[in-house]
Amino acid sequence: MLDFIEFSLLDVLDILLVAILLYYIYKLLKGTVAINIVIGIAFIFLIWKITQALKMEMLSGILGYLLSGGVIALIIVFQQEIRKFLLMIGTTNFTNKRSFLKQLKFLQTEITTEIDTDVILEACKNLSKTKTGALIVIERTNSLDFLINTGDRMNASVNEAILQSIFYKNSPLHDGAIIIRDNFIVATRVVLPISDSTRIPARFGLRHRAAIGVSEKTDAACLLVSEETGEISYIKDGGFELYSDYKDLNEKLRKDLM
Ligand SMILES: Nc1ncnc2c1ncn2[C@@H]1O[C@H](COP(=O)(O)OP(=O)(O)OP(=O)(O)O)[C@@H](O)[C@H]1O
Repeated sequence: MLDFIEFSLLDVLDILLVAILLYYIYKLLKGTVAINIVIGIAFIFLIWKITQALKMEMLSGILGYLLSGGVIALIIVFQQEIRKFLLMIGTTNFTNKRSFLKQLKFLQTEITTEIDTDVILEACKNLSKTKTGALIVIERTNSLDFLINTGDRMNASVNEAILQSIFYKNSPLHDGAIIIRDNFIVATRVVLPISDSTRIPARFGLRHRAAIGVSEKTDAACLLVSEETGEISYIKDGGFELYSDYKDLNEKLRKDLM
C-alpha cells in the first residue's frame, strides 16, 4: 500500500532543487503583492491535486484546465519578476568573477572596495539639510551596466564632497541618478525606468517612481533625498521606507550590501 513512498537518490535531489527554486522565488517576491498571487496559485494547485486524488472528475478537470491555460497569463502577470529572476541568474557568475578579481586585487594592492555607507549617508544628511534632491543607486548582485549607458560614465571614489557637488542644483551633473559600484561612482545623470505601480502615493513624483522602478527590475538598493521635504528614503525590492534615524538606516544598508 505504501509503494508510492519509494525514494531514490534522484528523488532527494529533485526535492532539494525544487526547495532551492522555491526559496529563490520567495526571496524575489518577499514583501511584494506578487507573493499573494503565488499563494493563491499554490492553493488552487493543492485543491486540484486533492480533487484528482479523490477522483472528482469535473472539478479537477476545470482546475487542471485553468492551471494549464494560465501559464501564459502568469508570464504576463509576473513579467517584472521573471525578468528580475533571469537577471539574477544571468549576473551571478559575472558577480562571482568580479569578487574573485576583487580578492586578487586586494592581495596585490591592499585596496578595499567595500562600500562606505558612512560617507554616503553623511552626504545624504547634508543634502537633506539643504533640501537638495538626490538619487543614489547602489549596485548589488544584478549588473546595472544597462543603466550606466543612459548616463555619463565616471570613475570617482565615493567621497562626501563629490556626492554633494554632483547633486548641487547648479551642477551640470545633478539631473537623474548616480550609480555606485564597489565604492566608486561609476555613472551620473542616469535615467532609470519609471515604475507604473498604482501603490505609489500620488504625492511622490518622478524621482520616487524612478527609484522604485529600478528596485523592481533589479536588486539594487537606492537612497533618495527629497527636494521638497528633505526626507531620506531607502528603496529596495519595489518598496520604500522613510528614515530619520541614520544609525538604523546605516545598519540596514550595511546588512543589505553585505
Ligand atoms: N527616470 C528618471 N531617472 C532618474 N532620475 C529621474 C527620472 N525622472 C526624474 N528624475 C529626477 O527627479 C527629478 C524630478 O523630481 P520630481 O520632483 O518629479 O520627483 P519627486 O519624487 O516629487 O521628488 P522630490 O520630493 O525630490 O520633488 C528630476 O529633476 C530628475 O533629476
